Amino acid sequence: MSYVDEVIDLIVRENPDEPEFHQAVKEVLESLRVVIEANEEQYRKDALLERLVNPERQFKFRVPWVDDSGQVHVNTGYRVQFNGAIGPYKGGLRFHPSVNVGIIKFLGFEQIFKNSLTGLPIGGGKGGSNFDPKGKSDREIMAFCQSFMTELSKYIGADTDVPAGDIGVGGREIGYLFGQYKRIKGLYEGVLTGKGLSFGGSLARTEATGYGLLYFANAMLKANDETLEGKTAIVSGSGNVAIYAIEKAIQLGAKPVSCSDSTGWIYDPEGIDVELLKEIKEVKRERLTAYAEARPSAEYHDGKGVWTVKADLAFPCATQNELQLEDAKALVENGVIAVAEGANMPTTIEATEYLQENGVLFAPGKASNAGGVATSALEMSQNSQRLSWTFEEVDAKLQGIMENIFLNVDAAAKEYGFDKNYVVGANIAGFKKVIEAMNAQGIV
Ligand SMILES: NC(=O)C1=CN([C@@H]2O[C@H](COP(=O)(O)OP(=O)(O)OC[C@H]3O[C@@H](n4cnc5c(N)ncnc54)[C@H](OP(=O)(O)O)[C@@H]3O)[C@@H](O)[C@H]2O)C=CC1
Ligand SMILES: O=C(O)CCC(=O)C(=O)O
Repeated sequence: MSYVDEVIDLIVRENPDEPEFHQAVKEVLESLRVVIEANEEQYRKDALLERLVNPERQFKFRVPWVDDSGQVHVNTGYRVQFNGAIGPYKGGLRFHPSVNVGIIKFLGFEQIFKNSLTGLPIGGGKGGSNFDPKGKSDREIMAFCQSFMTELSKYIGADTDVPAGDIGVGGREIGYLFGQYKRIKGLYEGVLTGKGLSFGGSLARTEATGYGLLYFANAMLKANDETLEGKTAIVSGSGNVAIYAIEKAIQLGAKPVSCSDSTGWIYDPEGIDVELLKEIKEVKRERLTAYAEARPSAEYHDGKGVWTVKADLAFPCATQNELQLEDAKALVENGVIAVAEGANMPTTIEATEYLQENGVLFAPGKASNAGGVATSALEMSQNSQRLSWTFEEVDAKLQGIMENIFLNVDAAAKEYGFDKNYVVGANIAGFKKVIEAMNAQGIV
């Protein structure tokens, strides 16, 4: 049996209830076969892949908190410090009822390669809780965040592990988490990114993942003699990533016509009104039905359905495995030319393969959504320097980083004979830097 197959088997056997983690490991190792097979003897001897797929350490902890009626609740918190070969662990915190250790491990594993691709010194980690922020008052969110950080603060620090936001964790949560860290540790340091601008946050971090996605898509389209100009785009999600993907798509001349949340979706043939969407989602924290009520050109539909809308481009920006084989078939049928992932692993392996086999340009999230974490690393730099850069400076650096990621991914794909396969290119380019650092640091 090949080394790759052995390690995939091992991961499935040793972590039986973690399907998302299996999927992430399979996707990466399968596409690294060509590199691994060329070095199989040495990698086996060094147990390189076993070290790569096993987190350096992981924490699981109890998070008790009191709701507004005085009722005590207990949630579970996690932090997985996956790989610190190229820098302090870096990756977001997800608060969503679906969170379990397998989901945090898949996200932490993806983060290793994504962070490597940014070219910045950050290792891979991820954390979160099965806490559901929906419908909670600000006081309840604060109570939960303070309890979560009381435990998490034992394991993180500006030079060891620097969490940030992800699903269910935005500026409000990061503020409460930061306040509690400072109170417990007595340290005013860049221990979290995505902070508010009045306490060490970076301009453009809020916009960074969505903007970065469009910078990457633009570079990918240009390299294939295409452009964003005049293209219709379908976007899923209506959170941080989706909103700023829509905003940048409009700025670059495309017309996004959809967005979604966990209960339904919007089709707006006139193009999404991004200021209205921000008001509804970021300020009022309402459902998408409010968008359709305020916008005569928009249709609201219950359930899932954005991938059935005819468009040139598709940007999945909600959650894992939201774009499945039947969705990929609908996209191809409707003549989509490119899919770029804003979310982490939103496209199943079968759907990705179908899209690629049918000539659709496909940008994998670990490359195309790396702008968020890259800008987090820029926030860390500003915190260390005790400086704040302007929006234009950060945005220009973000654009440069995303274009550079595209060039590296494209070059790696070409070098190994997989021209235009950006999945293989991203995995190889991300992997090479991590293993070089791991090898240089001995057996650890
Ligand atoms: N924030 C960041 O900087 C980065 C985020 N990502 C990834 O991007 C994706 C979106 O994150 P972000 O925008 O920050 O999160 P938000 O919490 O801001 O928004 C998430 C969006 O996805 C929807 N959603 C979440 N879970 C589901 C589900 N199970 N089914 C359908 N819709 C769902 C939400 O709908 P509802 O409100 O109804 O729950 C919401 O519209 C995630 O995969 C995240 O890991 C990747 C890189 C960086
Ligand atoms: O900004 C960060 O540190 C993490 C962003 C994130 O969670 C991600 O890239 O998926």
